[in-house]
Amino acid sequence: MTDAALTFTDLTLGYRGHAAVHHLSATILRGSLTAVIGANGSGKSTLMKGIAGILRPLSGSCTMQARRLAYLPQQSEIDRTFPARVVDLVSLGFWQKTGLLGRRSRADRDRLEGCLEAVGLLGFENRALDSLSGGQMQRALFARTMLQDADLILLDEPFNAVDQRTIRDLVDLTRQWVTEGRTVLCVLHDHALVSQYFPQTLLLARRPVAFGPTEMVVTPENLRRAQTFHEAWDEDARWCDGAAGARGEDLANHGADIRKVAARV
Ligand SMILES: Nc1ncnc2c1ncn2[C@@H]1O[C@H](COP(=O)(O)OP(=O)(O)OP(=O)(O)O)[C@@H](O)[C@H]1O
Repeated sequence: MTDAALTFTDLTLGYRGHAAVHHLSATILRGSLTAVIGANGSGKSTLMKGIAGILRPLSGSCTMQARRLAYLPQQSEIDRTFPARVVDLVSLGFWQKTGLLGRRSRADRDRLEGCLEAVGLLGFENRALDSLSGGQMQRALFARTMLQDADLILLDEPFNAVDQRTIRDLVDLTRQWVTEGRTVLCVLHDHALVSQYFPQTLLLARRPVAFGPTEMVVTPENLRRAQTFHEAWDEDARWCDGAAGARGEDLANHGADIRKVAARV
């Protein structure tokens, strides 16, 4: 399928043999904006790590048709005590193009400045990372993501602990990336934000509960189902063992639903 940016085929991801995301089959189209939602521990970050290639599938596959990928992890996974400045962090966005020690041309420096300006951080170049507020740090991470010029962008809870104005600015920037033809997957918890700005949504509860147009996914019934499945999950169960058997029929049925909806979006 030529317009696919990502294809999940019966993808199962996890840690030390325990699945955290089960049997995901879906197609993410090029130039789409997808929210990934679900309760704490439902597998959202695990899926991002699987797409980014940090985690290898336990089974199934994740095929990426994108040329270049940018991954913005949760802030909690970023060490801000490292003695670096804003410009050092943002310049990491050049890494795929020129390597860490590559020479920066005048055009590169202009691009870096343009990215800082786009996130409202011009003048912050020499500020130490540990002196930034949470919102400023998030803006810096968006500038780095922008500099990467990726066609597939993964954002893991980018709006956590960020004020309304910054959320609006960063959502606008994200939507701009989509109008440029980039594909964005964004993990978030704020369902109102999802309904307002994200055309399609993947709802996870370790297994996929629903995927498709947001108004069909973010419904009280689906959210209730996601909660029930999530709470019922046995943390220590091995993946796809007998304990999961009772849920096998549901998994298969929902997989079919997902493929049907995916074909429409
Ligand atoms: N490195 C790891 N080793 C073992 N188990 C892990 C690891 N990382 C995550 N898990 C487990 O995998 C499951 C899914 O975690 P994940 O971080 O993907 O959830 P999440 O939906 O992103 O949650 P949150 O909303 O809290 O960020 C959880 O049960 C978690 O404890």
